Amino acid sequence: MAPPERITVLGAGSWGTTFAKVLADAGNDVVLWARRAEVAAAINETRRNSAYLPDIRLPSTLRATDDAAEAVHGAGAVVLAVPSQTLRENLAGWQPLLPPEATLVSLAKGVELSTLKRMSEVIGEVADVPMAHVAVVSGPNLAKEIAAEQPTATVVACPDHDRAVALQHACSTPYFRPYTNTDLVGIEIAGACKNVIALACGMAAGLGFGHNTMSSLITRGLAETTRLGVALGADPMTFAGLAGLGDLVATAMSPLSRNRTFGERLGRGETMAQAQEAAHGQVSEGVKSCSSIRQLAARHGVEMPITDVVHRVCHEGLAPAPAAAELLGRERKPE
Ligand SMILES: NC(=O)c1ccc[n+]([C@@H]2O[C@H](COP(=O)([O-])OP(=O)(O)OC[C@H]3O[C@@H](n4cnc5c(N)ncnc54)[C@H](O)[C@@H]3O)[C@@H](O)[C@H]2O)c1
Ligand SMILES: O=P(O)(O)OC[C@H](O)CO
Repeated sequence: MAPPERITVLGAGSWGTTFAKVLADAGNDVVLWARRAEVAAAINETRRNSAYLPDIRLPSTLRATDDAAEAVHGAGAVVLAVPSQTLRENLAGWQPLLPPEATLVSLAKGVELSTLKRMSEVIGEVADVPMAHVAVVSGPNLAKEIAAEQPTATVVACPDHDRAVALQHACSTPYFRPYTNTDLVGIEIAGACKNVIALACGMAAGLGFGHNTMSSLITRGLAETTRLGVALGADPMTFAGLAGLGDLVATAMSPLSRNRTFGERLGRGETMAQAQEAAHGQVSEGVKSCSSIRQLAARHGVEMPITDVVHRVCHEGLAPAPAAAELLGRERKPE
C-alpha cells in the first residue's frame, strides 16, 4: 500500500485547524503551520487548539509547526487557510518554498480589495503556477460543526478535473462529503458574496425582523450574486449548489457565522468598532469584501443593491434601519 500523502495546511485558525483534522481523519499525513510557536507547541503537546476549538481533540496524525519551510517540504497539496486580504502577503513569503507540482488549495472566501481579484487569481499570480494547479474548497462549512464531526457536504473546485478528484479523495471522511466542480469563478464568487448577504441578514435579525425578511434577503442576495457570477463567466447552476445556496443559507441563518453575528451587532445599534472588538480578531470577510465586490459589480455594470447598502452601513455611516427601508423602497420590477 502507498504511504499516506503529505498535505500541509498553512494557517491554524478555525477553518485551517478544522480542515487539517478532516485531512488527518481521511488518512493523510498532515502538517499544520501556525503563526505563533506556542500555538504549534500546544497542538503537539495537548492535541488542542484552545484559542479556536477548545473542545476538540485533534488526531495524533496531525503535527503542528511554526516553521513554514519544514511544513511544506514534500507536500503533495498545500492548503492556504489565511484571511483573503492577507493571502497575497502570506503567499509571497511562502512562494519560494512551495513544491512545484503541489496543488495549491484556497479555503478563503473573499475578493481582494486592492485588485478586485478572486483568491485563485491571487494564488496563480503570486505562486506563478498554472491555474490547473489551483483548487478551492467551499460550501456550507461552519468550522465548529465540522470539527464536531457533524455530517456536512462541500465542493472541491479545480479547472483540472483529475486534481479535483484527487483532492476529493484526500478530504473524504464519514462526516465530510466533497463533490467536485470545475467552475472556479462561480464557486469563489458565491463564497465571497454569501458573507455580505449574511451581514445583511444579521442586520435584519438585529433590527428584530423574522424569517420572511431573512428569506427575502437570501433569495434576492442569491439573485444579485448570480448576476455578478454570470457576468464574470460562471455557470449559473453553480449558484443553486452547495457553494451557492447551500453556503448562503448556512451562513445567513447560523449564530456560529462570524459574518451573520457581526451584522446582528450592527443591527442592534453597536458601532463598527464595538462589533470588531467582539469578534476577538476572528475574520468577518464580508466587512471588507462588500467594498471589493461592489467595485467589481460596478466594473461589470451589475446591479447589487444589497451589497451596496451593506458597504454603506459598514463604511459610510448608513444606519441599518434606513438601509432596510431603502431596499424596500426601490423601483418596483418583475422578479
Ligand atoms: N471558520 C469557518 O467556519 C470557515 C469556513 C469556511 C471558510 N472559511 C474561510 O477561511 C478563511 C480563514 O478563516 P478562519 O475561520 O480560519 O479565520 P481565523 O480568523 O479563525 O484564522 C485566520 C488564521 O490566519 C492566520 N494568519 C496568518 N497571517 C495572518 C495575517 N497577516 N493576518 C491575520 N491572520 C493571519 C491567523 O493566525 C489565523 O490562524 C477565511 O477566508 C474564511 O472566510 C472559514
Ligand atoms: O463564520 P463565517 O461567517 O466566516 O462563515 C464560515 C463559513 O464560510 C461558512 O461556510
